Amino acid sequence: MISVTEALSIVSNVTYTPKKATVLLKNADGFVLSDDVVSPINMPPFRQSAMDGYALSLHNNNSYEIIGEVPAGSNINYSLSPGQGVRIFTGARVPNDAETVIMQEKVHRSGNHISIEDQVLSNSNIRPTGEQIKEGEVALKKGTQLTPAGIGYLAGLGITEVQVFTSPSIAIITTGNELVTPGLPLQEGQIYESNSVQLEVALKRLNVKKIQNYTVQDDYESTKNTVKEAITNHEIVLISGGISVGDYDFVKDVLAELQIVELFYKIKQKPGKPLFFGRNSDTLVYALPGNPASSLTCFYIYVLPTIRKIMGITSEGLKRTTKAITKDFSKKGDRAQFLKAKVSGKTVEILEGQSSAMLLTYAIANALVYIPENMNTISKGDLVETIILPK
Ligand SMILES: Nc1nc2c(c(=O)[nH]1)N[C@H]1C(S)=C(S)[C@@H](COP(=O)(O)OP(=O)(O)OC[C@H]3O[C@@H](n4cnc5c(N)ncnc54)[C@H](O)[C@@H]3O)O[C@H]1N2
Ligand code: MOO
Repeated sequence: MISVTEALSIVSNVTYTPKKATVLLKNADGFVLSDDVVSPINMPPFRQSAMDGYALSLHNNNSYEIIGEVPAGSNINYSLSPGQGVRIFTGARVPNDAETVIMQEKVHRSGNHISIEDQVLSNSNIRPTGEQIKEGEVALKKGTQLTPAGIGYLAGLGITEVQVFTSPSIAIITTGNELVTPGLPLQEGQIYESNSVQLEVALKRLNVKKIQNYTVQDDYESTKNTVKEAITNHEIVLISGGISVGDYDFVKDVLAELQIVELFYKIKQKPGKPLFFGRNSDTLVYALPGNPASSLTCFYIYVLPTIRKIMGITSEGLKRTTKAITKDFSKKGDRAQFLKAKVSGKTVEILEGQSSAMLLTYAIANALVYIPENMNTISKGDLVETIILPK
Protein backbone atom coordinates (compact mmCIF):
# COMPACT_ATOMS: atom_id res chain seq x y z
CA MET A 1 0.00 0.00 0.00
CA ILE A 2 1.34 3.45 -0.87
CA SER A 3 0.67 6.82 0.71
CA VAL A 4 -1.62 9.50 -0.69
CA THR A 5 1.44 11.66 -1.40
CA GLU A 6 3.14 8.90 -3.38
CA ALA A 7 -0.05 8.16 -5.32
CA LEU A 8 -0.55 11.84 -6.19
CA SER A 9 3.03 12.10 -7.35
CA ILE A 10 2.64 9.04 -9.62
CA VAL A 11 -0.52 10.54 -11.09
CA SER A 12 1.08 13.92 -11.72
CA ASN A 13 4.19 12.37 -13.32
CA VAL A 14 2.26 10.35 -15.87
CA THR A 15 3.21 11.35 -19.39
CA TYR A 16 0.76 11.57 -22.24
CA THR A 17 0.57 13.01 -25.72
CA PRO A 18 -2.00 15.78 -25.81
CA LYS A 19 -4.27 15.73 -28.84
CA LYS A 20 -5.29 18.83 -30.73
CA ALA A 21 -8.57 19.39 -32.49
CA THR A 22 -10.25 22.17 -34.40
CA VAL A 23 -13.57 23.06 -32.79
CA LEU A 24 -16.25 25.61 -33.48
CA LEU A 25 -15.58 28.68 -31.35
CA LYS A 26 -19.05 28.49 -29.84
CA ASN A 27 -18.29 24.96 -28.57
CA ALA A 28 -14.87 25.87 -27.15
CA ASP A 29 -15.83 27.27 -23.72
CA GLY A 30 -13.49 25.84 -21.06
CA PHE A 31 -11.05 24.39 -23.59
CA VAL A 32 -7.38 25.44 -23.73
CA LEU A 33 -5.87 26.88 -26.92
CA SER A 34 -3.24 24.53 -28.35
CA ASP A 35 -1.86 27.26 -30.67
CA ASP A 36 -1.58 31.04 -30.61
CA VAL A 37 -4.59 32.72 -32.22
CA VAL A 38 -3.52 35.48 -34.61
CA SER A 39 -5.89 38.33 -35.26
CA PRO A 40 -7.05 38.39 -38.90
CA ILE A 41 -8.11 42.05 -38.61
CA ASN A 42 -7.46 45.32 -36.83
CA MET A 43 -9.88 45.82 -33.97
CA PRO A 44 -11.54 48.20 -34.25
CA PRO A 45 -11.22 47.89 -38.03
CA PHE A 46 -11.69 51.67 -38.51
CA ARG A 47 -11.64 54.87 -36.40
CA GLN A 48 -14.81 54.52 -34.34
CA SER A 49 -16.82 57.09 -32.48
CA ALA A 50 -17.17 56.21 -28.79
CA MET A 51 -20.13 58.58 -28.28
CA ASP A 52 -23.29 59.92 -29.86
CA GLY A 53 -22.41 63.52 -30.84
CA TYR A 54 -20.49 65.41 -33.50
CA ALA A 55 -17.21 64.64 -35.30
CA LEU A 56 -15.34 67.86 -35.95
CA SER A 57 -12.53 69.25 -38.05
CA LEU A 58 -11.11 71.71 -35.51
CA HIS A 59 -10.62 75.42 -36.02
CA ASN A 60 -10.05 78.42 -33.75
CA ASN A 61 -13.56 79.09 -32.43
CA ASN A 62 -16.34 77.00 -30.85
CA SER A 63 -18.92 77.24 -33.59
CA TYR A 64 -19.19 74.53 -36.31
CA GLU A 65 -21.22 73.93 -39.44
CA ILE A 66 -22.78 70.43 -39.60
CA ILE A 67 -22.74 69.12 -43.16
CA GLY A 68 -24.03 65.53 -42.81
CA GLU A 69 -24.67 62.48 -40.68
CA VAL A 70 -22.79 59.16 -40.16
CA PRO A 71 -24.88 56.38 -38.56
CA ALA A 72 -23.24 53.15 -37.28
CA GLY A 73 -22.57 50.78 -40.19
CA SER A 74 -22.25 53.53 -42.83
CA ASN A 75 -19.05 53.68 -44.90
CA ILE A 76 -19.50 57.30 -45.91
CA ASN A 77 -16.41 59.49 -45.45
CA TYR A 78 -17.34 63.17 -45.57
CA SER A 79 -14.56 65.60 -46.53
CA LEU A 80 -14.47 68.28 -43.86
CA SER A 81 -12.82 71.68 -43.91
CA PRO A 82 -11.74 73.23 -40.60
CA GLY A 83 -14.88 74.49 -38.85
CA GLN A 84 -17.07 71.76 -40.32
CA GLY A 85 -18.41 68.61 -38.68
CA VAL A 86 -20.92 65.77 -39.01
CA ARG A 87 -23.56 64.32 -36.72
CA ILE A 88 -22.18 60.94 -35.58
CA PHE A 89 -23.29 58.00 -33.44
CA THR A 90 -21.56 55.49 -31.16
CA GLY A 91 -19.73 52.85 -33.22
CA ALA A 92 -19.86 54.85 -36.47
CA ARG A 93 -16.85 55.49 -38.70
CA VAL A 94 -15.23 58.85 -37.93
CA PRO A 95 -14.46 60.85 -41.12
CA ASN A 96 -10.71 60.95 -41.89
CA ASP A 97 -10.76 64.74 -41.67
CA ALA A 98 -12.28 64.81 -38.17
CA GLU A 99 -9.87 65.20 -35.24
CA THR A 100 -12.31 64.78 -32.41
CA VAL A 101 -15.82 63.78 -31.37
CA ILE A 102 -17.82 65.88 -28.93
CA MET A 103 -20.73 64.42 -26.94
CA GLN A 104 -24.10 65.82 -27.93
CA GLU A 105 -24.79 66.83 -24.29
CA LYS A 106 -21.99 69.42 -24.55
CA VAL A 107 -23.40 71.07 -27.64
CA HIS A 108 -26.12 73.57 -28.44
CA ARG A 109 -27.56 72.98 -31.93
CA SER A 110 -29.43 75.51 -34.02
CA GLY A 111 -30.27 74.38 -37.57
CA ASN A 112 -27.03 73.30 -39.27
CA HIS A 113 -24.81 74.94 -36.68
CA ILE A 114 -23.58 73.92 -33.27
CA SER A 115 -21.87 75.90 -30.57
CA ILE A 116 -19.84 74.43 -27.76
CA GLU A 117 -19.25 76.03 -24.36
CA ASP A 118 -16.37 73.84 -23.13
CA GLN A 119 -12.92 73.73 -24.65
CA VAL A 120 -12.77 71.21 -27.54
CA LEU A 121 -9.82 68.84 -27.28
CA SER A 122 -8.29 66.91 -30.16
CA ASN A 123 -8.63 63.09 -30.21
CA SER A 124 -11.50 62.81 -27.76
CA ASN A 125 -14.06 60.00 -27.94
CA ILE A 126 -12.37 58.28 -30.89
CA ARG A 127 -11.30 54.64 -30.74
CA PRO A 128 -8.25 54.45 -33.04
CA THR A 129 -7.97 51.70 -35.67
CA GLY A 130 -6.38 48.60 -34.08
CA GLU A 131 -6.57 50.12 -30.58
CA GLN A 132 -7.45 46.72 -29.06
CA ILE A 133 -5.41 44.49 -31.40
CA LYS A 134 -3.73 44.86 -34.76
CA GLU A 135 -3.99 42.51 -37.73
CA GLY A 136 -1.28 39.81 -37.45
CA GLU A 137 -0.74 40.24 -33.70
CA VAL A 138 -1.34 37.36 -31.28
CA ALA A 139 -4.89 37.84 -30.03
CA LEU A 140 -4.72 35.04 -27.44
CA LYS A 141 -1.72 32.89 -26.56
CA LYS A 142 -1.47 29.10 -26.65
CA GLY A 143 -2.39 27.79 -23.19
CA THR A 144 -5.22 30.27 -22.61
CA GLN A 145 -8.36 28.61 -21.26
CA LEU A 146 -11.37 29.99 -23.09
CA THR A 147 -14.12 31.73 -21.16
CA PRO A 148 -17.30 33.46 -22.36
CA ALA A 149 -15.25 36.69 -22.57
CA GLY A 150 -12.49 34.96 -24.56
CA ILE A 151 -15.03 33.50 -26.95
CA GLY A 152 -16.75 36.87 -27.34
CA TYR A 153 -13.38 38.53 -27.98
CA LEU A 154 -12.38 36.04 -30.71
CA ALA A 155 -15.86 36.20 -32.27
CA GLY A 156 -15.36 39.99 -32.41
CA LEU A 157 -12.28 39.33 -34.57
CA GLY A 158 -14.42 37.28 -36.95
CA ILE A 159 -12.99 33.94 -35.80
CA THR A 160 -15.31 30.92 -36.02
CA GLU A 161 -12.99 27.98 -35.21
CA VAL A 162 -10.07 27.44 -32.83
CA GLN A 163 -7.40 24.77 -32.23
CA VAL A 164 -7.66 23.35 -28.72
CA PHE A 165 -6.35 20.47 -26.65
CA THR A 166 -9.19 18.05 -27.09
CA SER A 167 -10.86 16.13 -24.30
CA PRO A 168 -9.88 12.47 -23.97
CA SER A 169 -12.28 9.76 -24.99
CA ILE A 170 -13.38 8.00 -21.79
CA ALA A 171 -15.06 4.67 -21.10
CA ILE A 172 -16.97 3.99 -17.88
CA ILE A 173 -17.31 0.28 -17.12
CA THR A 174 -19.72 -0.60 -14.33
CA THR A 175 -19.35 -4.02 -12.71
CA GLY A 176 -21.70 -5.76 -10.26
CA ASN A 177 -24.45 -8.42 -10.42
CA GLU A 178 -26.44 -6.59 -7.74
CA LEU A 179 -26.93 -3.44 -9.80
CA VAL A 180 -30.20 -2.38 -11.41
CA THR A 181 -30.76 0.62 -13.68
CA PRO A 182 -32.83 3.31 -11.91
CA GLY A 183 -36.43 3.22 -13.11
CA LEU A 184 -36.64 -0.60 -13.13
CA PRO A 185 -38.09 -2.58 -10.18
CA LEU A 186 -35.69 -3.75 -7.46
CA GLN A 187 -35.61 -7.38 -6.35
CA GLU A 188 -34.41 -8.42 -2.88
CA GLY A 189 -30.61 -8.24 -2.80
CA GLN A 190 -30.35 -5.67 -5.56
CA ILE A 191 -29.53 -1.94 -5.44
CA TYR A 192 -29.80 0.85 -7.96
CA GLU A 193 -26.70 1.53 -10.03
CA SER A 194 -25.52 5.09 -9.39
CA ASN A 195 -21.77 5.28 -10.00
CA SER A 196 -21.94 5.52 -13.78
CA VAL A 197 -24.24 8.55 -13.86
CA GLN A 198 -22.24 10.18 -11.07
CA LEU A 199 -19.00 9.75 -13.04
CA GLU A 200 -20.62 10.76 -16.30
CA VAL A 201 -21.90 14.09 -14.97
CA ALA A 202 -18.57 14.75 -13.25
CA LEU A 203 -16.84 14.15 -16.61
CA LYS A 204 -19.26 16.43 -18.42
CA ARG A 205 -18.41 19.21 -15.97
CA LEU A 206 -14.80 18.81 -17.07
CA ASN A 207 -15.92 19.31 -20.66
CA VAL A 208 -15.31 15.69 -21.63
CA LYS A 209 -17.32 15.13 -24.80
CA LYS A 210 -16.70 11.47 -25.69
CA ILE A 211 -18.04 9.18 -22.97
CA GLN A 212 -19.11 5.57 -23.51
CA ASN A 213 -20.83 3.48 -20.85
CA TYR A 214 -20.40 -0.29 -20.56
CA THR A 215 -21.90 -2.64 -17.96
CA VAL A 216 -20.64 -6.11 -17.08
CA GLN A 217 -21.75 -8.85 -14.77
CA ASP A 218 -19.31 -10.28 -12.21
CA ASP A 219 -17.88 -12.82 -14.61
CA TYR A 220 -14.20 -13.11 -15.59
CA GLU A 221 -14.64 -13.62 -19.34
CA SER A 222 -17.19 -10.89 -19.92
CA THR A 223 -15.19 -8.47 -17.72
CA LYS A 224 -12.09 -9.28 -19.78
CA ASN A 225 -13.83 -8.83 -23.13
CA THR A 226 -15.42 -5.54 -22.13
CA VAL A 227 -12.25 -4.08 -20.63
CA LYS A 228 -10.32 -5.16 -23.74
CA GLU A 229 -12.80 -3.40 -26.02
CA ALA A 230 -12.76 -0.28 -23.84
CA ILE A 231 -8.97 0.00 -23.73
CA THR A 232 -8.78 -0.44 -27.50
CA ASN A 233 -11.24 2.40 -28.13
CA HIS A 234 -10.58 4.96 -25.39
CA GLU A 235 -7.74 6.99 -23.93
CA ILE A 236 -8.97 6.66 -20.34
CA VAL A 237 -10.94 3.74 -18.91
CA LEU A 238 -12.73 4.11 -15.57
CA ILE A 239 -13.87 0.83 -14.06
CA SER A 240 -16.32 0.93 -11.16
CA GLY A 241 -16.26 -1.87 -8.57
CA GLY A 242 -14.82 -5.37 -8.54
CA ILE A 243 -11.31 -4.17 -7.58
CA SER A 244 -11.22 -5.47 -4.00
CA VAL A 245 -10.35 -8.98 -2.83
CA GLY A 246 -13.70 -10.81 -2.99
CA ASP A 247 -14.21 -14.01 -4.99
CA TYR A 248 -16.25 -12.06 -7.55
CA ASP A 249 -13.80 -9.15 -7.86
CA PHE A 250 -12.20 -9.93 -11.23
CA VAL A 251 -10.93 -6.54 -12.33
CA LYS A 252 -7.37 -6.79 -10.97
CA ASP A 253 -6.70 -10.17 -12.64
CA VAL A 254 -8.30 -9.07 -15.88
CA LEU A 255 -6.09 -5.97 -16.04
CA ALA A 256 -3.01 -8.12 -15.45
CA GLU A 257 -4.03 -10.52 -18.23
CA LEU A 258 -4.59 -7.58 -20.58
CA GLN A 259 -1.04 -6.36 -19.80
CA ILE A 260 -2.07 -3.13 -18.16
CA VAL A 261 1.07 -2.11 -16.26
CA GLU A 262 0.26 -1.38 -12.63
CA LEU A 263 1.36 2.09 -11.48
CA PHE A 264 -0.23 1.59 -8.08
CA TYR A 265 -2.83 -0.55 -6.34
CA LYS A 266 -4.14 0.30 -2.87
CA ILE A 267 -3.58 3.60 -1.14
CA LYS A 268 -3.40 4.17 2.60
CA GLN A 269 -6.54 6.29 2.56
CA LYS A 270 -10.19 6.29 3.49
CA PRO A 271 -12.30 6.13 1.43
CA GLY A 272 -10.88 4.52 -1.68
CA LYS A 273 -8.27 2.11 -0.35
CA PRO A 274 -8.37 -0.37 -3.27
CA LEU A 275 -7.90 2.19 -6.07
CA PHE A 276 -5.89 0.81 -9.02
CA PHE A 277 -4.06 2.96 -11.58
CA GLY A 278 -2.27 1.52 -14.58
CA ARG A 279 -1.61 1.97 -18.26
CA ASN A 280 -0.55 0.48 -21.54
CA SER A 281 1.04 2.59 -24.27
CA ASP A 282 -2.21 4.24 -25.33
CA THR A 283 -4.65 4.06 -22.44
CA LEU A 284 -4.76 5.03 -18.78
CA VAL A 285 -6.87 2.75 -16.58
CA TYR A 286 -8.36 3.62 -13.21
CA ALA A 287 -10.23 0.89 -11.34
CA LEU A 288 -12.34 2.82 -8.84
CA PRO A 289 -13.67 1.13 -5.71
CA GLY A 290 -17.39 0.34 -6.04
CA ASN A 291 -18.57 2.11 -2.90
CA PRO A 292 -20.22 5.27 -4.30
CA ALA A 293 -18.42 7.80 -2.08
CA SER A 294 -15.07 6.05 -2.64
CA SER A 295 -15.60 6.10 -6.36
CA LEU A 296 -16.31 9.83 -6.41
CA THR A 297 -13.50 10.81 -4.04
CA CYS A 298 -10.99 8.78 -6.08
CA PHE A 299 -12.31 10.51 -9.17
CA TYR A 300 -11.87 14.01 -7.72
CA ILE A 301 -8.43 13.38 -6.23
CA TYR A 302 -6.74 11.12 -8.81
CA VAL A 303 -8.71 11.16 -12.09
CA LEU A 304 -9.71 14.80 -12.43
CA PRO A 305 -6.09 16.14 -12.36
CA THR A 306 -5.11 13.76 -15.17
CA ILE A 307 -8.02 14.81 -17.36
CA ARG A 308 -7.35 18.48 -16.74
CA LYS A 309 -3.66 18.00 -17.55
CA ILE A 310 -4.47 16.18 -20.80
CA MET A 311 -6.73 19.10 -21.69
CA GLY A 312 -3.87 21.56 -21.15
CA ILE A 313 -5.17 23.07 -17.90
CA THR A 314 -2.24 24.08 -15.72
CA SER A 315 -4.13 24.28 -12.40
CA GLU A 316 -4.65 20.54 -12.50
CA GLY A 317 -6.29 19.47 -9.24
CA LEU A 318 -9.17 20.86 -7.24
CA LYS A 319 -8.43 24.06 -5.31
CA ARG A 320 -6.82 23.41 -1.92
CA THR A 321 -6.92 25.87 0.95
CA THR A 322 -6.79 25.84 4.76
CA LYS A 323 -9.77 26.43 7.05
CA ALA A 324 -10.34 26.30 10.80
CA ILE A 325 -12.40 23.28 11.88
CA THR A 326 -15.55 23.96 13.88
CA LYS A 327 -15.27 20.95 16.27
CA ASP A 328 -12.59 18.72 17.78
CA PHE A 329 -11.93 15.70 15.58
CA SER A 330 -10.15 12.42 16.24
CA LYS A 331 -9.26 10.08 13.42
CA LYS A 332 -9.55 6.33 13.85
CA GLY A 333 -7.03 4.09 12.15
CA ASP A 334 -3.83 4.90 10.36
CA ARG A 335 -5.17 5.70 6.90
CA ALA A 336 -5.27 9.28 5.59
CA GLN A 337 -8.83 10.51 5.28
CA PHE A 338 -10.84 12.62 2.87
CA LEU A 339 -13.86 13.78 4.87
CA LYS A 340 -17.04 15.26 3.48
CA ALA A 341 -17.29 18.79 4.83
CA LYS A 342 -18.97 22.13 4.56
CA VAL A 343 -16.98 25.33 4.20
CA SER A 344 -18.50 28.54 5.43
CA GLY A 345 -16.28 31.63 5.35
CA LYS A 346 -13.01 30.87 7.12
CA THR A 347 -14.27 27.70 8.83
CA VAL A 348 -15.01 24.14 7.79
CA GLU A 349 -17.38 21.65 9.44
CA ILE A 350 -16.64 17.94 9.13
CA LEU A 351 -20.08 16.45 8.48
CA GLU A 352 -21.72 13.47 10.20
CA GLY A 353 -22.07 10.32 8.06
CA GLN A 354 -18.73 9.55 6.42
CA SER A 355 -19.43 5.97 5.28
CA SER A 356 -18.06 5.27 1.83
CA ALA A 357 -21.30 3.42 1.01
CA MET A 358 -23.39 6.57 1.56
CA LEU A 359 -23.84 9.69 -0.53
CA LEU A 360 -26.31 11.62 1.65
CA THR A 361 -23.52 13.66 3.25
CA TYR A 362 -21.63 14.03 -0.02
CA ALA A 363 -24.75 15.45 -1.63
CA ILE A 364 -24.68 18.46 0.70
CA ALA A 365 -20.89 18.82 1.09
CA ASN A 366 -18.98 21.55 -0.68
CA ALA A 367 -15.49 20.42 0.35
CA LEU A 368 -13.33 17.52 1.47
CA VAL A 369 -11.13 17.89 4.53
CA TYR A 370 -7.83 16.05 4.11
CA ILE A 371 -6.36 14.52 7.27
CA PRO A 372 -2.90 13.03 6.62
CA GLU A 373 -2.18 9.52 7.94
CA ASN A 374 0.10 10.74 10.75
CA MET A 375 -2.39 13.30 12.16
CA ASN A 376 -4.81 11.84 14.70
CA THR A 377 -6.39 14.52 16.86
CA ILE A 378 -7.36 17.98 15.77
CA SER A 379 -8.78 20.66 18.04
CA LYS A 380 -11.53 23.10 17.23
CA GLY A 381 -10.01 26.12 15.50
CA ASP A 382 -7.00 24.23 14.09
CA LEU A 383 -6.30 24.79 10.43
CA VAL A 384 -6.91 21.79 8.18
CA GLU A 385 -6.25 21.23 4.48
CA THR A 386 -9.55 21.70 2.67
CA ILE A 387 -10.24 20.69 -0.92
CA ILE A 388 -13.00 22.70 -2.55
CA LEU A 389 -15.44 20.56 -4.55
CA PRO A 390 -16.67 21.74 -7.94
CA LYS A 391 -19.97 23.65 -7.68
N1 LIG B 1 -11.92 -8.41 2.83
C1 LIG B 1 -11.93 -7.16 2.41
N2 LIG B 1 -13.05 -6.64 1.92
C2 LIG B 1 -13.08 -5.37 1.47
C3 LIG B 1 -11.91 -4.60 1.55
C4 LIG B 1 -10.73 -5.17 2.06
O1 LIG B 1 -9.68 -4.53 2.14
N3 LIG B 1 -10.80 -6.47 2.45
N4 LIG B 1 -11.99 -3.28 1.15
C5 LIG B 1 -13.27 -2.65 1.26
C6 LIG B 1 -13.22 -1.36 0.68
S1 LIG B 1 -12.36 -0.21 1.56
C7 LIG B 1 -13.89 -1.04 -0.44
S2 LIG B 1 -13.88 0.60 -0.99
C8 LIG B 1 -14.65 -2.02 -1.21
C9 LIG B 1 -14.35 -1.91 -2.70
O2 LIG B 1 -14.79 -3.03 -3.34
P1 LIG B 1 -14.94 -3.17 -4.89
O3 LIG B 1 -14.23 -2.11 -5.60
O4 LIG B 1 -14.60 -4.54 -5.22
O5 LIG B 1 -16.46 -2.84 -5.11
P2 LIG B 1 -17.72 -3.81 -5.05
O6 LIG B 1 -17.45 -4.89 -4.10
O7 LIG B 1 -18.08 -4.14 -6.43
O8 LIG B 1 -18.76 -2.80 -4.46
C10 LIG B 1 -18.60 -2.22 -3.19
C11 LIG B 1 -19.95 -1.64 -2.73
O9 LIG B 1 -20.37 -0.63 -3.61
C12 LIG B 1 -21.62 -0.95 -4.22
N5 LIG B 1 -21.54 -0.58 -5.63
C13 LIG B 1 -20.69 -1.08 -6.53
N6 LIG B 1 -20.89 -0.54 -7.72
C14 LIG B 1 -21.91 0.32 -7.59
C15 LIG B 1 -22.58 1.18 -8.49
N7 LIG B 1 -22.22 1.24 -9.77
N8 LIG B 1 -23.60 1.93 -8.03
C16 LIG B 1 -23.97 1.87 -6.73
N9 LIG B 1 -23.35 1.08 -5.82
C17 LIG B 1 -22.35 0.31 -6.24
C18 LIG B 1 -21.74 -2.45 -4.08
O10 LIG B 1 -23.04 -2.90 -4.13
C19 LIG B 1 -21.07 -2.67 -2.73
O11 LIG B 1 -21.96 -2.39 -1.68
O12 LIG B 1 -14.34 -3.32 -0.78
C20 LIG B 1 -14.39 -3.47 0.65
N10 LIG B 1 -14.22 -4.85 0.95
O1 MOO C 1 -11.58 2.41 1.13
MO1 MOO C 1 -13.27 1.93 1.16
O2 MOO C 1 -13.42 3.15 0.04
O3 MOO C 1 -13.35 2.74 2.77
O4 MOO C 1 -14.98 1.86 1.41
